[in-house]
Amino acid sequence: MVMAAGFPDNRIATDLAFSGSGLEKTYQTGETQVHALRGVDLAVPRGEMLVLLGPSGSGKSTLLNIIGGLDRPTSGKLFYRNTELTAFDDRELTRYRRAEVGFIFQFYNLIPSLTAEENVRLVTDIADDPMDPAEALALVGLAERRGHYPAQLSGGEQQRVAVARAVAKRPGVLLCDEPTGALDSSTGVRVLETLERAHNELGTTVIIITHNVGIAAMAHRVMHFRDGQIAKIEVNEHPVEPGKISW
Ligand SMILES: Nc1ncnc2c1ncn2[C@@H]1O[C@H](COP(=O)(O)OP(=O)(O)OP(=O)(O)O)[C@@H](O)[C@H]1O
Repeated sequence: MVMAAGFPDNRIATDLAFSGSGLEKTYQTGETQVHALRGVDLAVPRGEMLVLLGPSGSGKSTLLNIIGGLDRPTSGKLFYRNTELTAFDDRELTRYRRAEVGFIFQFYNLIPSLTAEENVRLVTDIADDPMDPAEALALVGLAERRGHYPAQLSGGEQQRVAVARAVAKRPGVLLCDEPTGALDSSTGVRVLETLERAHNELGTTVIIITHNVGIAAMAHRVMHFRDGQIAKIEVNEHPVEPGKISW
């Protein structure tokens, strides 16, 4: 059984999306060493909505990248469900990423020469059990805009296409690094609503990095990072709907 500080109840390890212990990440650049993670233990229940908060440079993106199989820790162990990610070779890590992880970044990274639907189809064409791209776009409220190119869509709409692209393969986990960082409050709320909808309808575990304390209100739990460590974990007994958040 894996337990960790702040773990909300007594669910057993098989109900965990992620469990990690002693995660450290050291970047060596020339003579300089940066300790981005300094011994992180974590347990993330399946289906949780988790927010990571903390000052710039505190290690949030480093952890998210390790969770998403984009990077490896210098030491420590990380499990996805019952499988040890830190024992994977590069091919296994790529397979894990393709099958299980949807990424959403601050900038939408859509391909400008493809329509919204074609952008989503890029992912569904190589997924095992994908949604129809039109269904994924309907989930984010953009069914009618599926033939539009990114330049014909607002920033918030483009981010919703990015959410559709991320959820269309029915990933086990959605990892979001500043998903509303480039958006104003009301547009950002619509993006958060689409994330919550994907979370509710697909049961996806969602981890969101943000600098925006207001967004933490929609999470089940909030992990506060400081100097490469989890400084504090808050449990939200009553997460609020994104529509009630503003900044
Ligand atoms: N590839 C890299 N090479 C060297 N140092 C790095 C690298 N990536 C991150 N770092 C350093 O590791 C530390 C943690 O960075 P990280 O991006 O995880 O922080 P963060 O909390 O996500 O910050 P932000 O909120 O600004 O995105 C920082 O000091 C950063 O400069």
